[in-house]
Amino acid sequence: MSQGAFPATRFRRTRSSAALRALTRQCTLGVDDLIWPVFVREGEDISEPIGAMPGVSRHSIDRLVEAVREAADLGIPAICLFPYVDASLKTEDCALAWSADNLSNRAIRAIKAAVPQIAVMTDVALDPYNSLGHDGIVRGGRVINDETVEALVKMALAQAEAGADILGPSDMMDGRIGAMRRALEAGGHVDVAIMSYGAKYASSFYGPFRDAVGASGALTGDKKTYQMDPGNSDEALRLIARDLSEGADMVMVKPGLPYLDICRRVKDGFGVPTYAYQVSGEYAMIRAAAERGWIDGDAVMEESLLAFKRAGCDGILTYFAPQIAARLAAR
Ligand SMILES: NCc1[nH]cc(CCC(=O)O)c1CC(=O)O
Repeated sequence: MSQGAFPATRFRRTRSSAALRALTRQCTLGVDDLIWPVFVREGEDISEPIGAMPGVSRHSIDRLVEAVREAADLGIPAICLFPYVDASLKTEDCALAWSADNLSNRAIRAIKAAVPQIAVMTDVALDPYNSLGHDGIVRGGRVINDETVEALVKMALAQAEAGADILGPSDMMDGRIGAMRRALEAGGHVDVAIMSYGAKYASSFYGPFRDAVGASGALTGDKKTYQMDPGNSDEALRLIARDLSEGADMVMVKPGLPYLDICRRVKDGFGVPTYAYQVSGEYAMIRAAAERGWIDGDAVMEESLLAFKRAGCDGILTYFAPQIAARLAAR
């Protein structure tokens, strides 16, 4: 890269008007970049606000379908579904996770029937159904990998049968992508995509989410034996390489903003469809500071989302999806 000396080069020239700034802008954010995570609960005509996530609610299926319709009308291409399961239904074997008629699978069917054009992504992990709060089956205080993978495969197939377009394994067990891909192929679900949560860190930014899905009460200990250590970077690339070789179509880095370096390494290293999850704690921080008047919430929202594009991401899972979509549409 060669750069003339001043005054041959004045960087302020290309910043001198909105038109020049627009022409020289490298990265932009668009509605096509958005995946909206949503929470579903039992009941009818219920939208229940989530304490630590202002502006986010758990909806009964009927209300959720309406919210998803509005998202589709804004042009949002995909949602990601998370169930809030009543504590009385959680068990140590997590069997509800692969029941064809569980809350999540009923919600998938209802959404695909009413708003077929929006892609429905799921979460494949046992935590909403586990009385012990972990993403896998626990025996003797340990999360058992291979038995969990068998359960996750059943769960993934039930979601595919309900009509899910993208499966999002967020459990971080070893070998689950290959096992799911084989089962999907054998079951005739050849077009169901897998977005692997390839690089998912054992993060403290998930706190508000665990409250939103009612998992905080149940969880004993932490998830450090399966989610990644925040000090690691090379391991993320090895995990992504492994998941791609097993049949992942898209990969995700999670959390988002504190891990932009990982997004960039993944995009540069593999050149595959790469996504980041701007998680609940990131959302809560922006909302909380905005509510106090300490930052301009809308401007920080947009800047934070653009950062993912600059870091190489093709899209972002964000609770801000409807808000940013409406803001972009109003331009
Ligand atoms: N399978 C669990 C799961 N799927 C998505 C999130 C976090 C999302 C967020 O914080 O917004 C988590 C929490 C966890 O791993 O404990």
